[in-house]
Amino acid sequence: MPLYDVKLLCRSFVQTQIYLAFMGTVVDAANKEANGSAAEKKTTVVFVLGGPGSGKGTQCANIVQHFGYTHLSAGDLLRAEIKSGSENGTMIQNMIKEGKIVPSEVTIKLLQKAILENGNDKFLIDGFPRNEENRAAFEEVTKIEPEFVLFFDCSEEEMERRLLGRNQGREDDNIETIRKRFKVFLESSLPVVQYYESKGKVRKIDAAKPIEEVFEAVKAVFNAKDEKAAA
Ligand SMILES: Nc1ncnc2c1ncn2[C@@H]1O[C@H](COP(=O)(O)OP(=O)(O)O)[C@@H](O)[C@H]1O
Ligand SMILES: Nc1ccn([C@@H]2O[C@H](COP(=O)(O)OP(=O)(O)O)[C@@H](O)[C@H]2O)c(=O)n1
Ligand SMILES: [Mg+2]
Repeated sequence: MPLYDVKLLCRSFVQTQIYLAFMGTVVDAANKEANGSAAEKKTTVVFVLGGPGSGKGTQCANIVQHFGYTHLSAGDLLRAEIKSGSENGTMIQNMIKEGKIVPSEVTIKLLQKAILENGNDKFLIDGFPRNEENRAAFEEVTKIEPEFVLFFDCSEEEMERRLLGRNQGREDDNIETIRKRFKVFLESSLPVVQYYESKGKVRKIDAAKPIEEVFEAVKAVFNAKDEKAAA
C-alpha cells in the first residue's frame, strides 16, 4: 500500500476514535439524565401520612382527580413487588404480615423508579415516610423535600372499624396485625409527623368525618397551595 494511503487510513482511524469518544460522552450524559436522581427532574412531592385506615388511599384518589397529581402508595408498590416474584418478595410479605416497616432501601428504590418512569412532575407519596429511617434516607437519596405533609388524624377506634371492613383481601387487615400496626404508627410514624410539624410543613385534617367532608378540608389545603403559587 502506498505511504499516502497508510497515512490517510491512520488519520481516518484517529478521527473515528475521536468521534466515538465524543459520542460516548453524549450517550453517557443522556443515560445519566435518564437514570438520574429524582431531584434532577423538578418534582413536587406531598407526603400523605396518617394511621392505618385513616383514609389516605381514599383521599389520594380524590386528589388525583381534582389536582392532577400522580398517586404513589408505598404499600401498593411493596405489594406489587411481592406479586412480581422479586427476590425481596418473601421478606416484604413477612414484614407486612407482622406490621413491620420494610428497610428503606427497598421502598425508596421502588418510589424512585416510579417517579422517574412517570411523566408527571407532582406526586402524592402515600404511607411514606413511616419512620425516621425512611425520612432521612429518602432525603439523602433523592434530595427531595416535601412541599407539605398532609396528615390524616383519626382515632384508633374508627381506624380499626374501617380496616376490619375494608374487604380488600389484605393479609394485614386482621385484628392481630392491626394492633401491631397501630403500635408501629405511634412509636415510629408519629415522630416523623412531629418532625415535619416543627418545620411548619404539616397540614392536619380531621379524618374521622365522612369521606366527602374530609375531602372538603383536603381541597382547601391544595387550593391554598395553588393560590400561594399564583400570588
Ligand atoms: N372518611 C371515611 N369514613 C368512613 N370510611 C372511610 C373513610 N375514608 C376511608 N374509608 C374506608 O376505610 C377503609 C380504609 O381506607 P383507606 O383509604 O384504604 O385508608 P388507608 O390508606 O389510610 O389505610 C376503606 O374501606 C375506605 O373505604
Ligand atoms: N413506607 C412503608 C409503607 C408501608 N410499609 C408496609 O406496608 C404495610 C401496609 O402499608 P399501607 O400504607 O398499604 O397500609 P395502610 O396504612 O394504607 O393501611 C405496612 O404496615 C408496612 O408493613 C412499609 O414497610 N413501609
Ligand atoms: Mg392505604
